[in-house]
Amino acid sequence: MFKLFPRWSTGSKSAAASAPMSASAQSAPGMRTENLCLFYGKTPAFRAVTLHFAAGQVNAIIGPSGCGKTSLLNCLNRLIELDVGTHLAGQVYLGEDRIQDIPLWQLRRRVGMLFQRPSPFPLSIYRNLAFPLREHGLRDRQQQRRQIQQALEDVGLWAEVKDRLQSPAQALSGGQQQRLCLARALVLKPQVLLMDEPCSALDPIASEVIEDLIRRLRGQYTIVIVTHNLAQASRVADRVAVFWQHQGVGQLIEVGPTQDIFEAPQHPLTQAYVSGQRG
Ligand SMILES: Nc1ncnc2c1ncn2[C@@H]1O[C@H](COP(=O)(O)OP(=O)(O)OP(=O)(O)O)[C@@H](O)[C@H]1O
Repeated sequence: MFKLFPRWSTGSKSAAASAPMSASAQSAPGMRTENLCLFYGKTPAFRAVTLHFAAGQVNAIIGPSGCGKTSLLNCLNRLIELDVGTHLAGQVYLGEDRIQDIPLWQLRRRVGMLFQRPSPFPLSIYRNLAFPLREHGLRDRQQQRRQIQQALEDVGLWAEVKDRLQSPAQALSGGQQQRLCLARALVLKPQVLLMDEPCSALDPIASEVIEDLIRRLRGQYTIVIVTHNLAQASRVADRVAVFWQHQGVGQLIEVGPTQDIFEAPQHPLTQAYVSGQRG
């Protein structure tokens, strides 16, 4: 039997079972980093990132390849710790709490993640969503069913799969699989959703469906999305952070409301990047 969340199981299972499953939309906290630096071994990936991800908003991270966008995203739920030899300095806060002080199982429940490639478990559609619920201590079958239906409805998948919930998830189309993965994150009722290039493996129509969902989820979750697609960032984001690599090290060069970043950027490199002259 494969073990899915080997590092999640630190902390108390009984506490997981008794913790409230839901966080109300209005209470979704923001996240922020304070002077965050990441090293892979001795090599710095990014340096001195102080950045606020506004509560309930869609926060995009853009910038050329290699400037540390994915690495930063992976710091926000401590996934980065799975990379041997990484070293972090500085702090990350979820609301007022330092993420290091939040039990890992709770952090992973509060901060969900959607990856670049759809990654359903080799299980049925239904069990893809039941599995994380059980892992997080929800064993009541009726409540599981309710939450699973709700999550599938939230991603617009319920009508498409309700008659084949026991079919293998991997038989779904790529776009459906990505929506299933989003439902798998939502079923745990997180407060924050991290998305790493969530449309890059999808065709334009499936991408549009995901973008629509991101817009619909705005307000209910704090969303942080890494994207190479500048048009997508301008369509979905409320705020945009621009990263750049300086002497091989990623840096935050500008952050602001989406319109300002695309129409009146302050930093010359942002101007060059959004106009397509650089990057
Ligand atoms: N596991 C790792 N071990 C060592 N170095 C890494 C690792 N992951 C990323 N890096 C390095 O860290 C830097 C930032 O990489 P990262 O993938 O975070 O950038 P990115 O902006 O997301 O790039 P892309 O847009 O191409 O995905 C790069 O120099 C990369 O080679």
